[in-house]
Amino acid sequence: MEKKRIAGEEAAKRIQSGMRVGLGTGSTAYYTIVEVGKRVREGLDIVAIPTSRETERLARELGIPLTDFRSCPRLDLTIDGADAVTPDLQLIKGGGGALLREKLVASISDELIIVVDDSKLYDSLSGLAIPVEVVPFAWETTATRIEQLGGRWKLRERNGEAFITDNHNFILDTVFDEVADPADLARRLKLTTGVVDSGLFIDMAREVAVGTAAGVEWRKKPGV
Ligand SMILES: O=C[C@H](O)[C@H](O)[C@H](O)COP(=O)(O)O
Repeated sequence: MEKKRIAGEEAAKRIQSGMRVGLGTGSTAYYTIVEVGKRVREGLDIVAIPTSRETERLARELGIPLTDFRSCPRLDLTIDGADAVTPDLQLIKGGGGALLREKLVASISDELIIVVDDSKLYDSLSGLAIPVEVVPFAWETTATRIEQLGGRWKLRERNGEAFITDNHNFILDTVFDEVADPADLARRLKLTTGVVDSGLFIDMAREVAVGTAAGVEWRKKPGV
């Protein structure tokens, strides 16, 4: 938790008054949001869009002013967590099921900063769980199509029932043994009828704050 806390808090320092900010979801982004709430009470003047109902609840509790996509079609910065980060900053997200709103918010952000602890760093995405959000209608057919792409899958459950996302969809937790080209896999998943989106975030993050036992290390996208 300490590593997540230092990463989350360090990234929050990038937020300045006047910014329009995307607020991520999960146990690491939580620390960013709490820090933002503290700074708002001290006078930080921002508006924010949350990436999940859970984050929206937390932001409201903390008194962070919220806005919406119509009033605020672009954001300056989004800070969010991730389940896996490669050396070239390709990501897996959606461990908490928030991937679709997270991707929508990241897609309108000039900058996406990711906050993780060092357990999330991987050399490649091969063999890791990739959440895929699918519409409930004919989800078994969608799952078969994912198998045809080479993935194994498991329907995510909570308390013995299918897990339902904030957008009223299901999550298939998929595993592809060999992910040589994450961008290609993301494209193939996206083109699969029944798939809403995948937790593969390709070329979206520019910087990652990694919490380690020695402090926070910043990783930048190679060439940026
Ligand atoms: O759906 C959830 C999000 O993508 C989270 O940002 C991701 O799962 C990382 O969460 P945590 O910081 O709790 O490990």
